[in-house]
Amino acid sequence: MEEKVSGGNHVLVVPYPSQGHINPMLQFSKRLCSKGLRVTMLTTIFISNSMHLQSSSLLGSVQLDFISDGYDEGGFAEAASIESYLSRMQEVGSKSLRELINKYNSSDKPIDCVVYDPLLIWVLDVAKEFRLLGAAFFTQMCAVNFIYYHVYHGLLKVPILSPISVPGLPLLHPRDAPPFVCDPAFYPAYFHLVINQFSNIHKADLLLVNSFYKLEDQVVDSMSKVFPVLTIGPTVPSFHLDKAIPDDTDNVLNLFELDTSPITWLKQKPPESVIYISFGSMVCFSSHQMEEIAFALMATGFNFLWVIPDFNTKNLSKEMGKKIDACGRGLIVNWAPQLEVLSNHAVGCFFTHCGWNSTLEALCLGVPMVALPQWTDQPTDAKFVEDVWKVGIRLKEDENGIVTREEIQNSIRVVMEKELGREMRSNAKKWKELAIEAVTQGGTSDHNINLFIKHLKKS
Ligand SMILES: O=c1ccn([C@@H]2O[C@H](COP(=O)(O)OP(=O)(O)O[C@H]3O[C@H](CO)[C@@H](O)[C@H](O)[C@H]3O)[C@@H](O)[C@H]2O)c(=O)[nH]1
Repeated sequence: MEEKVSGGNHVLVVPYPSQGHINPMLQFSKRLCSKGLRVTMLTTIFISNSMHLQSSSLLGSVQLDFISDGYDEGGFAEAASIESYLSRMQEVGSKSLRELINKYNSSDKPIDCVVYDPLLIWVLDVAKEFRLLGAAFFTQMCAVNFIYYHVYHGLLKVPILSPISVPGLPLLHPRDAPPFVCDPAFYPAYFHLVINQFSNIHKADLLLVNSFYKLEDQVVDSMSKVFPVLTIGPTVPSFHLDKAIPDDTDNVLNLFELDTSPITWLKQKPPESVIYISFGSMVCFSSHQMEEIAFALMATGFNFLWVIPDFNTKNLSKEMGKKIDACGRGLIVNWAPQLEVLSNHAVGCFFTHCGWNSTLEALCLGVPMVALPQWTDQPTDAKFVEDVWKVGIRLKEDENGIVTREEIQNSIRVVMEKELGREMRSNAKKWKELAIEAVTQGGTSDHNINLFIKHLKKS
């Protein structure tokens, strides 16, 4: 029997307000609730209004509450630049967070601990003003965090222009490293954001990472010597892993309007016959790249389900949309229930940007990948997908920076049809088993979540 904590400590969870950051912290929150903690997760007023959420809302057993980040009307789209977005969010967010903690502290549910996304370093500063326990929650893989750690401490010089060697990681060529450290001058605000995560980390009581030990054992072992982290992932809903959390089927927060028609569409397709294509909630491709992707998908002869969110539809020409319609094998939607799609037996391959959540979801659902990473952590995730976990192929750009239709088509064929693809699928299934083992009672991630709770009970 799972041992539950008594006494009901109250944990406040503060994610960075975007799709890829909110959900992993929501799934972690559900695990904490299942172990007897009270958890309130914060989102912004903009997100709550656009999703019609209420502060009395529960996602599973996780309570929601909201603060202003200074962009209540339009969110990130309202900001003039990423620099002004981040600085106003810090100014307004700190004030609103203080008010919210005061509200809970004068109720019968005072806050004991704040779990925060280290992209929001100011959250830890506020938590410490209240003398609360603070735990950083990294939403990207250990390897990427360790690269940023090295840069912050001057152990890696930027810009990274030649292969780098970081303890526990394979040799990384610049194309495998996060672009923020290869070209900081091109991404000044993002470079500052990811490196600065470490500026006050010494004040954090615990460091949690959305990964699991066996997935990154060598990195975790190397990191532990200088920067001890607790791997608590993968934060894929328990329904798809150990099934330990009751009523866990429908607790993903979608910041885009969900279209469930793909599930009916997939039902009519034979096993492993469909390519699923999604590049997450941020990546935008040029019209030229979209055209190469579209031609490649049609040329493979396979069925395909392609997620093109509103912000990228303008880059698929009307003419191309008609061609896809006419071929009769493609379905394009604005936003799909990705976990349900990946767990459908009809899906044979995931053509992905290798955002960390998508990568983990593919690993946890045993689906091999074709990777087209664009920025942030994605190139490093793709390096591990191809060379360390051997569950996919990373596409190569031509001399003009375009991934051609031939390159895409050939790689999809390898994954869908060839012996190498079968090996990747069977490797992916192995990682799925190890992911389940990690979160199941007594597994490494479960153990680390229990350590977090013990720490909380002691404080
Ligand atoms: O139609 C869709 C498409 C995506 N998703 C979900 O959206 C999330 C996407 O997350 P991720 O794959 O991590 O991509 P991004 O949204 O791009 O996430 C940002 O945040 C991540 C966590 O820090 C980083 O790893 C990424 O590189 C960064 O772009 C996943 O949970 C998907 O299941 C859906 O539910 N339906």
